[in-house]
Amino acid sequence: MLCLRNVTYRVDGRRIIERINMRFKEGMTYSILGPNGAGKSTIAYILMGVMKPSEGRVLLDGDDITNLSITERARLGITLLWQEPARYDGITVEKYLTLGGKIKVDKNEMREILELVGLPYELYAHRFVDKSLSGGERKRIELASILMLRPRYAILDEPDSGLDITAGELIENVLEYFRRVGTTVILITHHEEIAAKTDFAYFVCAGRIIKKGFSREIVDYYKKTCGRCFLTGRMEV
Ligand SMILES: Nc1ncnc2c1ncn2[C@@H]1O[C@H](COP(=O)(O)OP(=O)(O)OP(=O)(O)O)[C@@H](O)[C@H]1O
Repeated sequence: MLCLRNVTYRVDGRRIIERINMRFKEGMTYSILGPNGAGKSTIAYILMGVMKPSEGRVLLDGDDITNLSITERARLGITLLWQEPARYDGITVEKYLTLGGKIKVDKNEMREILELVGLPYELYAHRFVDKSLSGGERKRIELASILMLRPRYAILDEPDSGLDITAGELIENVLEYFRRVGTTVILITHHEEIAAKTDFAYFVCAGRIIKKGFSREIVDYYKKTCGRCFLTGRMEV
């Protein structure tokens, strides 16, 4: 189980997130839902080791991993889909999808995963992961690379951003695949219809957890309250 325990993150004395406690159980799918500026990406970066908390700890199976680097956490099976996908000039999609370090790559698996993210193998496997790909295509390739890894934990920071009208269906397929292989998903979003697809949700606003529970319940609550807490942290339902 991956946990945040009493995590606070400050910048120049300002609290970006405050005393956050979260638990992500094996094989479950979670969303962290909240408006712009709520602190969602900060939570994702602290889980991944991109940022170190000012206070509090990150625990994996009870072990303190707060001071482990991104690389060390990746070795333990924690991965992050960045909000903005990277580009790697000179590497084909096929090569890129094998960079995760698997000894044996199953071509059929790669084909299935590319199809799952909406990119037919024949059309994309030999394309270069450079600026010739659109933003949406690069995002889909990033998702494919995480699916190929079958990590223990997949932190997906706004996986639907930059995607077209098929985003909802794509996220559903990605979640279904991760459920099948036992990956725990932590999905960051400000779209309630995307959050509704996970099992559980945390509603975060102004750096605090407002409510946690089954996604559908949290989404209903979010719809009633969203917008009223932005920046102020005050909730009036
Ligand atoms: N280094 C920093 N210096 C100053 N403010 C920061 C810094 N990092 C984050 N913040 C502020 O902290 C708040 C939370 O940022 P964060 O990116 O975690 O929000 P978010 O919920 O992911 O937002 P979005 O949905 O817009 O991506 C924002 O108000 C942001 O401006």
